[in-house]
Formats: sequence, C-alpha cells, structure tokens
Amino acid sequence: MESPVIVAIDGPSGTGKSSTSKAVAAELGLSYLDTGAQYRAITWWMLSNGIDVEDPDEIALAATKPVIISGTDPKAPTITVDGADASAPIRTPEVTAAVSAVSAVPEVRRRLVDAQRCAAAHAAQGIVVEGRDIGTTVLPDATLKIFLTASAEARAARRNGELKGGQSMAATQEALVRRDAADSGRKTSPLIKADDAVEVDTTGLSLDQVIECVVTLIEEKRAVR
Ligand SMILES: Nc1ncnc2c1ncn2[C@@H]1O[C@H](COP(=O)(O)OP(=O)(O)OP(=O)(O)O)[C@@H](O)[C@H]1O
Ligand SMILES: Nc1ccn([C@@H]2O[C@H](COP(=O)(O)O)[C@@H](O)[C@H]2O)c(=O)n1
Repeated sequence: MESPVIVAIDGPSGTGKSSTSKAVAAELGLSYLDTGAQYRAITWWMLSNGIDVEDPDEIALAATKPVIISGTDPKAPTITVDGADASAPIRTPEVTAAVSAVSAVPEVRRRLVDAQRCAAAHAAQGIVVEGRDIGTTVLPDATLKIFLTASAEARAARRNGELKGGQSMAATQEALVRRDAADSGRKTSPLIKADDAVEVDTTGLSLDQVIECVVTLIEEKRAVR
C-alpha cells in the first residue's frame, strides 16, 4: 500500500499558507494542520491567565498547562483550549502582537512539535501541515516541502482586504515585517526555507494558481513513489 503523503508548507506571514493548505488538503482528501493556530492558542491562554508574555521563564513554567486540541478536517478546522472553542479569540490583535515572543520559548515549541508530529503520524491518508518550521524541524522527512513567499506590499494588501480598512496599509505592512523578523531571528527553529523545499513566489499569482501549482507538485511526487 502507498504510504501517506506528508506535505510541509512554510513561509512568512500572509503568503497564503492557510488558504492554500486547506484547499489543497480538501481537494486531495488529506488532513490539514494549522500550527500557527496552536501557537496562537497557547498565547491566548497565557494572556488570559495573567502570564507575563515578556518573561520567557514564566512562559516556560506554564507551557504544558493548557490542553490544546486541533481538528484536522480541512473543510472545518477547529481548535480548542481546555475544551473551549478558541477559533475566534486566537485571531485578536493582542494575540497577534504577543505570539512571536511566546513561540520563541523552547518549552512551548517542544510540546507543540510533539503534538504536530503525532497528528502527522495518525493521518491515515496523509496531511498538509503549515507553519514556519515544518520542513526544517517538525517533519524533516516530509514527502514534499513548499516555501511560500510574496512581497511585503502584496501581503499587506491581502491582510488589509481581510481587516476591511481597520488600519493603514503602511501599519499593516510594518506589523507583518516586524513579526517575520522576530520569527526569523529567534534561536529555536527560526522561520527559514528548508534546503530541499520548493520556493513558490505568490506575489503575482491568484490563490487558485497557487493551489494548482501545489497540487501539481504533490501529484508529481506521488507519481515517482
Ligand atoms: N495568491 C493569493 N492572491 C491573493 N490573495 C491571497 C493569495 N493567497 C492568499 N490570499 C489572501 O491573503 C490573506 C492571507 O492568506 P493566508 O491567511 O492564507 O496567509 P498565511 O500565510 O496563512 O498567513 P499567516 O501566516 O499570517 O496566518 C487571505 O485573505 C487570503 O485569502
Ligand atoms: N510552525 C510555526 C507556526 C507559527 N509560529 C508562530 O505563530 C505565529 C502565528 O502564526 P500564523 O501562521 O497564525 O500567523 C507566527 O508569527 C509564529 O510566531 C511558529 O513559531 N511556528
């Protein structure tokens, strides 16, 4: 029997990782895991429980306390923290502003990486896992690794489309670039392209074109296995 296909999709913020990964997984009948949602969930728990998110020691001590469960259906992904639906609160500006500091703490990464590997190992048909360190650290033996990029201008325009004019394009771009710099600059599992990842610059591509490109890359890998 053919072994399950494991796809790692990494890249900076706003490059289209979530939209692409969900659509590709749904089209190919694979599971889907949003690891960014897990880092957001633990950050939300820290903020809600009075943990000082500027203090790595305090974060490390609390890192294993929340129970975080991700649902892996690409058509209806879910995330709960201690049994409560966290899908909305993890997307607030407060969580977005704090998540890079929390995710830089090795104890946080250790527990989430274990959970991510476990989800991949249990995906019977295969899985698309998206994040920042999937190809380099979480699943170094993935069948296919993709690194999505896009210009900062394109990414800010996409995000502003979602935020419906809540902040200026310049402020959105500055926040994206600052978060990428923090994620790329941390010591443990920084955001970086794996040597064997295929880089796809999505700046001039529609979402449908990116999805088609990734599906084709997966089919090509499957054909030679
Ligand atoms: N190729 C594309 N062309 C135009 N818009 C796109 C494209 N890819 C994604 N988008 C839009 O850009 C926004 C950001 O996409 P998405 O959330 O998938 O990015 P991401 O890389 O997962 O971001 P983050 O890392 O911040 O979670 C969404 O509104 C999405 O619909
Ligand atoms: N594998 C990962 C995934 C995410 N992070 C951190 O979480 C933040 C939020 O991610 P989104 O994809 O939801 O924007 C991100 O900025 C990283 O700090 C990570 O460290 N590793």
